[in-house]
Amino acid sequence: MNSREIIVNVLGNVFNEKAYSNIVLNKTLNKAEISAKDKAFITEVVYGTVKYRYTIDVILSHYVKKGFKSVEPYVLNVLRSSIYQIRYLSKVPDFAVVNEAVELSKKHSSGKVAKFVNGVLRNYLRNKDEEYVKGNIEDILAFKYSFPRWMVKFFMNDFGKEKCEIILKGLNQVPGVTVRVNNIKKSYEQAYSELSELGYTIEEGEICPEALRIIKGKSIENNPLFKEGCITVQDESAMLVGMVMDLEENMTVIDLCSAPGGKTTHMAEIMNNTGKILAFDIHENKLKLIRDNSERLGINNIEANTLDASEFHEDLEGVAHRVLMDVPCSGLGIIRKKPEIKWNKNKNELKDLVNIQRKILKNGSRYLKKGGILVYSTCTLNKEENEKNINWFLKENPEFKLEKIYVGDLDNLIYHQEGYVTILPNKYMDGFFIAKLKKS
Ligand SMILES: C[S@@+](CC[C@H](N)C(=O)[O-])C[C@H]1O[C@@H](n2cnc3c(N)ncnc32)[C@H](O)[C@@H]1O
Repeated sequence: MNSREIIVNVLGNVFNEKAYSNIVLNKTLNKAEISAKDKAFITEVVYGTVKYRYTIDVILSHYVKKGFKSVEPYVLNVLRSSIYQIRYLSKVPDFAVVNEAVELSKKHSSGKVAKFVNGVLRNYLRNKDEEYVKGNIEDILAFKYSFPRWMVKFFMNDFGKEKCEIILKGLNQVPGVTVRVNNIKKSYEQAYSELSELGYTIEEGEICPEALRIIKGKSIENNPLFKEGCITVQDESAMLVGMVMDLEENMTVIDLCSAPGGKTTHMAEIMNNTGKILAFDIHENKLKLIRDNSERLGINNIEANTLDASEFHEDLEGVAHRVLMDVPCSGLGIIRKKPEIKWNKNKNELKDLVNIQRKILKNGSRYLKKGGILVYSTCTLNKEENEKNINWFLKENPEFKLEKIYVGDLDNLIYHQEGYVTILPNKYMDGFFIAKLKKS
């Protein structure tokens, strides 16, 4: 299979079978015997086509006169990935993109279909600069940043026009890589100089003292510092969660939704591998990831077990100094890394999540000792799942009070007067929400 065939097959999995792009890509590329350069090209075109699907489909609808249902799904994805390359990539000449698409359609389908593909792409090439969308601001932003209209409207309602555009732009950024230095195994300064010696271009993170940004360098998973457990790949927004928990050595901490363990292991590192972290997740198969990560990092204060956090577990009542609820959410803040979220979510699904998040809040809060701290976090930008859940909880539980979070000044941090923080997405940070509550 050549690169173009791989691209169209992966797109078929993502668009037609709702697969996650990162998982299918990793699986496919690990099996394929192709060069690193081809792997990079496939990755770029797959992520790009998923990300810009809305814009691409608006364009295609001008040239596929009989509607998308008249086109085989495989051929539709040939067209989508070709329009992506023509519109957003400069490295492949337009004529080569068209030729490849025609050949692929001929091989997969027929000469007639190949002729149709040729016609559509050449038509687009003649009209590349046409104004494809006129209309209201939501239509224009949806086309410009390639988001479904409902999502644009949704961000616009919650954040206003200016912030909505910042969010859309941020969610389209190619995510940079940030790692967290494991203080149990190595000092920050040591990790910094060793990574530099290994040829990585790095810089310090924005806020979190253990964060290091990889600007340039080889894949981090094969790096000796990673293998020895001195660093972990983690977004800086996620690192802020551990930072605001006011952790101390020898505490008992409950992490209710913990897999794959990014925040659990961070907390263990901050606690210097002392005390006890009871890490739970509803999915047994994901617990292995926490255990594997702990072993790599030299951590032995984490006990990982299965548990449904939406139910009350009497044996945990009042045992913890700290409770973390990094709840399952709609993930609108991590579209940079999972662009298919643009197409796989709908408004109703967002509502269903609120119910489970409230159950987790209500039950999980009972595991806290008096004077303890509860942190609630999501990687989404939906007020129903964030502020409104916290406000609901406070009304029902007057013994809890919000603590003000302050981690530093950055353009993308919105500190609400109530005390919680919303993080807007940009190149280095996912969209996130964190609230910190103290039990009196
Ligand atoms: C946002 S992820 C957690 C990420 C994790 N805290 C980290 O930093 O690596 C949410 C997790 O909640 C788990 N989950 C979903 N429903 C749950 C429930 N009812 N009880 C416990 N865990 C649940 C999911 O399996 C998923 O691993």
